[in-house]
Amino acid sequence: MGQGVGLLTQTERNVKTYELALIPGDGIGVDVTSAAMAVVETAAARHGFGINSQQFDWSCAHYLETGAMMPEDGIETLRRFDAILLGAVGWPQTVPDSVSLHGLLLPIRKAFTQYANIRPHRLLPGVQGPLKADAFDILCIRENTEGEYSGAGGRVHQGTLNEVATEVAIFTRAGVERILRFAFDQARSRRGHVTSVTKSNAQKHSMVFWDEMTRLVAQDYPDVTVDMMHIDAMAARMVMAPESLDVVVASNLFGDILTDLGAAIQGGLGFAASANICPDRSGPSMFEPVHGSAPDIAGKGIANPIAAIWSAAMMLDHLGETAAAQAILSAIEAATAKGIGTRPGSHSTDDITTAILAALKDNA
Ligand SMILES: NC(=O)c1ccc[n+]([C@@H]2O[C@H](COP(=O)([O-])OP(=O)(O)OC[C@H]3O[C@@H](n4cnc5c(N)ncnc54)[C@H](O)[C@@H]3O)[C@@H](O)[C@H]2O)c1
Ligand SMILES: O=C(O)[C@H](O)[C@@H](O)C(=O)O
Ligand SMILES: [K+]
Ligand SMILES: [Mn+2]
Repeated sequence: MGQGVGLLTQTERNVKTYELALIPGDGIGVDVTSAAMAVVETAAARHGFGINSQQFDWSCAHYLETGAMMPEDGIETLRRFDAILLGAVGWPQTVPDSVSLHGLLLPIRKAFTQYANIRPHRLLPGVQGPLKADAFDILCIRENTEGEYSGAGGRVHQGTLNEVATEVAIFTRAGVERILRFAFDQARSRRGHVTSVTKSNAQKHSMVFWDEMTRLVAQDYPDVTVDMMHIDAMAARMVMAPESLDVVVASNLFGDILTDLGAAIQGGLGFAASANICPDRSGPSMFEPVHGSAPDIAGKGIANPIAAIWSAAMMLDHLGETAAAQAILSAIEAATAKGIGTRPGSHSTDDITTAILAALKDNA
């Protein structure tokens, strides 16, 4: 009150402002989140909302300095944010991947019940995939909190000839039912078909249960068609007939593997976006590209930022900024339609980001 407008913060001017936790992580995670933030900030300015971001340097470098991927109260620190934007976690040269994944990424997904990992696979204009088929549009819904990633198990008699290691996949009724319902709900707003990925021929407990739950949940969605497919056949189908798929729902590990395959058929990991969604919004959701830290190209300035920028668009959509989200997607499409970023190494991270920013400014 009584101050010049120029001195007022966005909050004081009543601009809706989102609190964003930014975790660039390791390797190319740093480059692609910086690109995504530039795009988000431009979209925010043009669409009349604010982004108040706080950066956390939680990473493998942080582990080497402190002995932990994130501080003990890291989860509590993140809880107050509206969303989390993450790059990638992992630097196997210095920290074992099992340590980095279980020290940062997986605890966030689990603690905030981000049980639905949404991963779209389609070809952007101008991108030539490796397949003849180009008309596919797949939405993979990966279970993101339990299953093969539960972390249950152990090792005994380590280093002896009697050594035993177990990794117990945990499938709960609540966990399986909610991810299936989430997938069927998604299908309702798309082409009305769900493919449930199984392996109930070999996994006679967990996957037989998964199939039973699929049939049960399907009864509540008479308007959605469903088929069940074993993971091995599914891998082949994604290559041979991707256009036959709409929504694909899979357990944590099956979904992890299938979405790198999905990334491959859409032209590469540089195009594969993802959202770790907490559907009841009891905690923040997290947005990150499907890819990892890519040590082989880290520091070279050639990582494709499109997957991260698309993930940021999914974030704005989740926050209710649908026009800004759509504008970002259109800007990505305008850039790729001109051949920017469509082939590995054809353009630098900065070139691609600049082209998307320019398209965003043209269109908005
Ligand atoms: N969600 C995550 O944070 C996440 C995901 C996958 C892997 N990881 C971790 O990342 C590290 C490296 O894993 P990886 O090599 O198995 O998988 P990766 O996804 O990092 O890389 C696989 C291949 O894809 C290429 N690639 C990935 N993203 C790219 C991009 N944006 N532009 C151009 N090329 C790209 C890489 O150069 C590499 O050749 C490991 O520590 C792993 O645990 C983390
Ligand atoms: O979930 C995983 O396995 C890893 O974080 C990464 O491979 C991913 O797909 O997110
Ligand atoms: K990632
Ligand atoms: Mn993966």
